[in-house]
Amino acid sequence: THSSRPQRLLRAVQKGAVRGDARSVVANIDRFCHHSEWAMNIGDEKGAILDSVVSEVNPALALELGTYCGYSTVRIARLLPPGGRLITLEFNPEYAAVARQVIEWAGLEDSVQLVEGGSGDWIPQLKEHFGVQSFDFVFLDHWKERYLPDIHLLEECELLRKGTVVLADNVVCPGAPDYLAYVRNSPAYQSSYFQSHLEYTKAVDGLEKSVYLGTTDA
Ligand SMILES: Nc1ncnc2c1ncn2CCOCCNC(=O)c1cc(-c2ccc(F)cc2)cc(O)c1O
Ligand SMILES: [Mg+2]
Repeated sequence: THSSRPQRLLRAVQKGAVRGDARSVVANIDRFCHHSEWAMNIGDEKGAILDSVVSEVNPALALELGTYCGYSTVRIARLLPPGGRLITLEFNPEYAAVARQVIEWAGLEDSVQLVEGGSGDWIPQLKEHFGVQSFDFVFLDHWKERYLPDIHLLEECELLRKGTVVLADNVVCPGAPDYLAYVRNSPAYQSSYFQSHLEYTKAVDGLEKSVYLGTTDA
């Protein structure tokens, strides 16, 4: 039986990266995707923007929607402050299985909780399941048409607080036009765009950073 691309990516990590060294896990995935096979990780160029936003927020509690192979999970988790936690949701069981092993190879399993399931089903359960009050940082990198319904869901479940930073990948390619229109026009968000390129290519893409300002009602 032939392996899948996520399985080949995992093997590249296990062959090339030093166990417990998150930086070398990230570097080996980027090498694999630049030289062997493209994969939909945020990548090194947009990854540097992700790093700078995460470092600025310094989140005690972070949420990621769309784990895939765990590349951005590792980038975020390695920057968390002591005691900081990242909850990451992945819909696809095969991706989740690979991501668990990538996160373990990086030695970050103690600060990451990977949940298998759809964002729509799981967001309403995060408070009771994980004792979550609200998130300091949210990274959107799952189905692009889920960005808008899921940010509304996060608001309704009161999982955002004044100052929560929401960072969205791929707002140009593949694109999330309805989400962009919402965060850029809503008085509840202060939004800014970081132009970059689609991972491992020259195509234009970008990240949208939106700070939640809270609701106007009392
Ligand atoms: N917990 C959850 N709840 C719901 N749904 C969930 C979920 N967890 C996962 N999913 C399902 C979707 O997961 C993957 C989403 N990511 C992408 O599709 C993606 C695609 C490209 C891309 C592809 C081809 C091109 F030509 C150009 C660009 C680039 C990227 O950077 C991408 O991130
Ligand atoms: Mg992406």
